[in-house]
Amino acid sequence: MSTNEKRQAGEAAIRYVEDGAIVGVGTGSTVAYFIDALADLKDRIQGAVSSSEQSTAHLKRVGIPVLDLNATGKLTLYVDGADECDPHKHLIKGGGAALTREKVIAEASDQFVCIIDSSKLVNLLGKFPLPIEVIPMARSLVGREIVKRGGNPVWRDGVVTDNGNWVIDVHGWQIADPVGLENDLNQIPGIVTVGLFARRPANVVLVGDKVL
Ligand SMILES: O=C(CO)[C@H](O)[C@H](O)COP(=O)(O)O
Repeated sequence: MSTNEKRQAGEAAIRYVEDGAIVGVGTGSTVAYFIDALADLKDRIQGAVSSSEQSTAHLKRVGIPVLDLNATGKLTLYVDGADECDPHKHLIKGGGAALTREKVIAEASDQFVCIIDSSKLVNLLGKFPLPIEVIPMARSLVGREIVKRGGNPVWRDGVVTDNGNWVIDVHGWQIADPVGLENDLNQIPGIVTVGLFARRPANVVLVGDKVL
């Protein structure tokens, strides 16, 4: 993990911000560098749509207006980090438990710029345990469905998402078909969000200040 590359990526993403934009903002330590850099442009943008209470607090602290996605409609740009990124720009996200709002904003945005350090690059997704947000009553049901598919589900005990739900981290999967797995898991009742961003991958990946 390189803090320097995270900072470089967060600052490099500023190039994608256009005057007058409403910017979708993700969550995490890399995004924190982006928010700090965005603060310098705050008079040139309309505001941000935030993916978590954590990012909302940071945005407000630096004086960037936080807007409601229902009011803004479609966004031109979403900037967020990731836990893993494969050569097709498919991602694992949700290490910070913000995956649901992150996926909603990614889906609502024309361009998803993903900011990472080089430790996040992999050939095959799955070494980082796959986060899945579930409604609390479905935790055991979803766990059994994951075991049927060869995964080892571990409840992130004590973590409650911004949406009042729980997170299961799935260990032991080597994800050769991310789109297929995402579609399959999306059919299981009680799953709110799968932390695979494959149906809607990133458009641009910044590894430090390098464009992938
Ligand atoms: O998906 C996320 C939060 O839910 C983050 O983007 C991911 O965990 C990466 O975080 P960081 O930039 O701190 O390494």
